[in-house]
Amino acid sequence: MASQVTFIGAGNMASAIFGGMIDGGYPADAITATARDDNRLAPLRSRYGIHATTDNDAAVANADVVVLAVKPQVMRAVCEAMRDAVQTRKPLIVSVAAGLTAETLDDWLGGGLAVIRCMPNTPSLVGAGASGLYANARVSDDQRSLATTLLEAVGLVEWVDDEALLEAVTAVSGSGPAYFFLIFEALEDAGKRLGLPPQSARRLALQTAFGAARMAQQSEFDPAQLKRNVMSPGGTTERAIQSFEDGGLRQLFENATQACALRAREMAEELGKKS
Ligand SMILES: NC(=O)C1=CN([C@@H]2O[C@H](COP(=O)(O)OP(=O)(O)OC[C@H]3O[C@@H](n4cnc5c(N)ncnc54)[C@H](O)[C@@H]3O)[C@@H](O)[C@H]2O)C=CC1
Ligand SMILES: O=C(O)[C@@H]1CCC=N1
Repeated sequence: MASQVTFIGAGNMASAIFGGMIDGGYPADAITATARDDNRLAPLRSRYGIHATTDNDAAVANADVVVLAVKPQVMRAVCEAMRDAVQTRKPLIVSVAAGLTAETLDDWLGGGLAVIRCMPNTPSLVGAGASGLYANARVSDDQRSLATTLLEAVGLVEWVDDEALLEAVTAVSGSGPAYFFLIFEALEDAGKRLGLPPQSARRLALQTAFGAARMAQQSEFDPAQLKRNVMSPGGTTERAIQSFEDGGLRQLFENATQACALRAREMAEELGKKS
């Protein structure tokens, strides 16, 4: 029988994950999602056929896995309110919240729990996500496999052994989609300034990004070699790449990812404070 999976919070991330699970054949009646407002839940019942309720305690009562998918800022109140229900059942806890450590979550939920921290990203919404996962010492091999199955329903899964590496995962893939969206914007704008109609500039920029990513995933060559393959000596690409290098693009990525990882650490400290 399929494990009973309860999502606390039914927003973008949760619906991407249970939507992907159902598309992949996971039985909808083994999935429950909760939200504060029943208006949000009615469409989930009709669209996905899952159980949906505003009662977090009831949703946890028969869960094998509880996926915490509310915003980090409300997580503490949500966890503390359902502590008794969680301690009665002791399900596997999977958190997708940015910046909250396994220890903090375990503490808010009463302690002694198997906790997996996951950093997914928004392309999970189209089945092309990338998630980094970390398990605390109480997580069994079977629970690891189950979490892998759940997250692979929406994309690629990478496990890390050191929880601190989730900050690096956040800086590369958690926040990473936004970096690429920024690049798409910039390339589209540049194309428009060179005279392309707006729709053409966007279509060309996006297809080029998609094609480059697909080619890099499928190729036997690394990205540096694929880049050199586009650069004819004395040609156009060489001039453009030189301009990026002169402008310090690599350093900008270094600075941005360091800032991102630092913010993840700050959030862990701010949100995880004992009071
Ligand atoms: N958006 C992103 O790119 C990423 C987000 N995350 C994490 O995913 C988590 C969720 O983010 P989103 O799905 O974007 O947020 P969202 O705002 O779309 O969803 C949050 C959901 O929590 C529900 N909620 C609030 N209080 C509740 C309560 N007391 N009981 C039950 N449900 C409650 C809301 O009704 C809403 O459906 C966050 O912790 C965030 O850090 C992680 C990786 C990437
Ligand atoms: O910006 C954030 O805090 C969240 C975590 C990763 C992506 N979005």
